Amino acid sequence: MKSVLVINAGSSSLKFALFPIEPELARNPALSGQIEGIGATPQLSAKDADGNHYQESVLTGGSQGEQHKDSLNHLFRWLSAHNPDLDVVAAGHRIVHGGELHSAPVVLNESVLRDLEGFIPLAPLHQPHNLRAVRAVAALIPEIPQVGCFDTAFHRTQSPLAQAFALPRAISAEGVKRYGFHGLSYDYVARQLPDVIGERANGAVLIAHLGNGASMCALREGKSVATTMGFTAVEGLMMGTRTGSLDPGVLLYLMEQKGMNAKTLTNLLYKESGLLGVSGISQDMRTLLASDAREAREAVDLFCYRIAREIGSLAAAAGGLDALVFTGGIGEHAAQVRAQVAKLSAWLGVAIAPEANDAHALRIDAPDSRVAVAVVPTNEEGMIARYTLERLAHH
Ligand SMILES: Nc1ncnc2c1ncn2[C@@H]1O[C@H](COP(=O)(O)OP(=O)(O)O)[C@@H](O)[C@H]1O
Ligand SMILES: CC(=O)OP(=O)(O)O
Ligand SMILES: [Mg+2]
Repeated sequence: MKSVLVINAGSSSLKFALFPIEPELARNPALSGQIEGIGATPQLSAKDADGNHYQESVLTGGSQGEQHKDSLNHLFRWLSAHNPDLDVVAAGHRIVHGGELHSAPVVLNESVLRDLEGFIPLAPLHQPHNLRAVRAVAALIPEIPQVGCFDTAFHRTQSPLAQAFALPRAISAEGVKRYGFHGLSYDYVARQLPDVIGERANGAVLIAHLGNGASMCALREGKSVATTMGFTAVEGLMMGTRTGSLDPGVLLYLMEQKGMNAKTLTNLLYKESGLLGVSGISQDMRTLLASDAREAREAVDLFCYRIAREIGSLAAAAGGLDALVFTGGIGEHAAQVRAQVAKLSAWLGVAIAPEANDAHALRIDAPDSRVAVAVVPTNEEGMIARYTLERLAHH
């Protein structure tokens, strides 16, 4: 079975999906899953197209780096054991940061990889793991082509104004600008929208990608015009463990008065804040919604408030608001978060139908809502498979 292997490698997880490509690229993967807990006790879980579920431990030891390598080895052994006639003809990777140059997927070779390693400091939670997976696949199956698909590429349609910081020109000229992320998700969702909201898909649309990382994108005619994430994936919305936008003066205060250095601040901004930091309980929205603790409530309230504030800002960037679309783990499943955000956005003409919202229906706007409101499940892996084949067809 000729297939494309899609890999989305995170700091402690390795998500994968296998898409058959004959007679044409399959809509759904034949097999998908993840190895979670890399760095501690990695576990593989997967499901196939027939609905069978698999779960097993990954035997590994050593450093986090070695565990990543062992996990990928394990995955390949497991894949060939489950599909004896498996024929992986290409690998497509999610690569979070593509910098200024990459506005489209790229065939990965040594010089491209070295170039992309330069962005590791800009996406410390993602980029090193993304690239490590590319090298590991190259070592295991050197004969297959690999394609990198960037989270930043979708936003390269934005005006220079939307990408600029108010910094001295010399610093901006070095590439210190707003890149934006979650582009694979926005691209996938934007392509579904005409079927869901009709011609409003060409108007002023806001997509809220609310997962572990969270951002929002304003689109016009299906193209990105503004987004909440900036130079790095820490700007904008409050996230699972990331602060989102923060007065830069807080960083200066922590450095000068508390003696924090770059490493401590990186941990604080990326790993100890957000839902986890504010609640002191968990980064997991499910846990917080199920909790009676006041701190859990406050974390969810701040999460929703920040989204509503950014909706106002992005509506200004888009010049209006015709549709609001939720996606990502939280956006797709947390009816309470959608309801809270909608309530705070009533002034913009947003009103949702509670029954449709509770049922996670595709359209959740109330009959009298001026704004179309939709829930569209994202599919970053499917988007990567498609990009990979398209890129290789023109190689
Ligand atoms: N049924 C649910 N109700 C509320 N939140 C959910 C539900 N399912 C998943 N989530 C939340 O979605 C988030 C993870 O989103 P996801 O898009 O899967 O993350 P990632 O960025 O790792 O791909 C977590 O906060 C999780 O709690
Ligand atoms: C860019 C980013 O934040 O990605 P994720 O949501 O996977 O953490
Ligand atoms: Mg995600």
